Amino acid sequence: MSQSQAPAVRRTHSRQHVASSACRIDPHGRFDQQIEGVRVYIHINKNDFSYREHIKQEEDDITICECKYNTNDPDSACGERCLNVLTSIECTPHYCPCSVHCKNQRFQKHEYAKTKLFRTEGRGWGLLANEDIKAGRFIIEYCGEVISWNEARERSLAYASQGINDAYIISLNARECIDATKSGSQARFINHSCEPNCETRKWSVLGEVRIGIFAMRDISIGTELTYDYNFQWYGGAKVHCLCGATSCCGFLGAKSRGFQDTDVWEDIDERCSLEDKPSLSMRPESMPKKRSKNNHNGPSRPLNREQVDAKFVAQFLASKEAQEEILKYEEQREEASSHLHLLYKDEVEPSIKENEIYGIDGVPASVAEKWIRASCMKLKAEFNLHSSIIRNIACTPQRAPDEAQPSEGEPKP
Ligand SMILES: C[S@@+](CC[C@H](N)C(=O)[O-])C[C@H]1O[C@@H](n2cnc3c(N)ncnc32)[C@H](O)[C@@H]1O
Repeated sequence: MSQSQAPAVRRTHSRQHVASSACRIDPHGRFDQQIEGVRVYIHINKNDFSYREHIKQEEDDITICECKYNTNDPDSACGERCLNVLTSIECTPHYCPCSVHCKNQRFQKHEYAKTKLFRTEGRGWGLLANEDIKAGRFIIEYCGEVISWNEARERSLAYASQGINDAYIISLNARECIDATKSGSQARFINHSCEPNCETRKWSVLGEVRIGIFAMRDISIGTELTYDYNFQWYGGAKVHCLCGATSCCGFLGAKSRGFQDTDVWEDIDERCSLEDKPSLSMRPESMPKKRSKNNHNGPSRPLNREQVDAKFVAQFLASKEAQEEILKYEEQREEASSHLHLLYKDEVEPSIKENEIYGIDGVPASVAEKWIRASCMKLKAEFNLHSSIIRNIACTPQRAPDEAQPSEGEPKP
């Protein structure tokens, strides 16, 4: 998940409620939150590291900002201009030059907005703002058990078989997830919306990455808090989204493949029902199901639904310049395409195999960046080719059908 990347959630099958409103303190000082009608969970306000030890931050790794506290300027103590704030790192107590005035320890000090649990219609429980919340404000930390991806995959199957209906697993980093199913903070109750008013952001706090829910805009008291689960959904298929937004995708995780199969890099713009496979894959080796009837001469080349046979089109144009322009863009598109293909084979696929993590979290950020850049180049080349074809078909004379055989040196149909 990137800075604002949404957490992944998984869904299992049936809902089970407990009818009690008591809280019970467990041996670790945590309490079982038993709100009437809410499945029992242990309420925690910092991540549970039972599966591995919390990172011990070395002194050399502590980043110290350059803020100086000025009584006349409250923002001077680690406000928006603080170097740590700008890089999403919380200041370390006793090291921050602003000492007790430091305002950049919101996760550590649990500086949450006031929120309230409420019963939604059809979406189980939800969380609402219990005060007016300004855009950008840190609302609450998404806390739970920090576990490996393999453990998360196993747990998600186990939860399904135990009839746990709601999905509370989110992606923390390339190796780990946060599971708030059995223990978590109230952030676990925030529902999905396709037009959310909140987003998740990752902050580095005392050496560990933590996930916070932040307001994307001003939120007035009484409004339900929501974020977009869609890019990483680790739940089951066919979960109808009831967010009610006009731009609703229809399903939770309509843009994600989650745990469901090993396909990665699907075109996330393709909105589809989870019952269908996305029809347009960004995996370079994925080939379209249909072959074009319009392949002539030379080896038959499978074409995407969106792919145009530029050489075939060019032969119908009477102008040599128009033909050359189209063929130049066609060459650039093929170069961009084969670059993307090689990048996948040489860097993306080996990273995924090595890390055994399917999805964007399986590759280092540098490879992901290369992939995005190469994908953009390919899209740009496709755009250039298509616009050249449209422009030339519209503006240059065309050959009569019986002249549509290119002469020597001209592209063959
Ligand atoms: C992280 S939990 C959110 C809290 C949950 N409503 C509860 O009662 O515990 C995620 C689950 O809430 C439900 N949910 C969240 N947003 C939804 C939406 N927009 N439409 C339908 N169900 C939703 C789904 O069952 C999903 O698995």
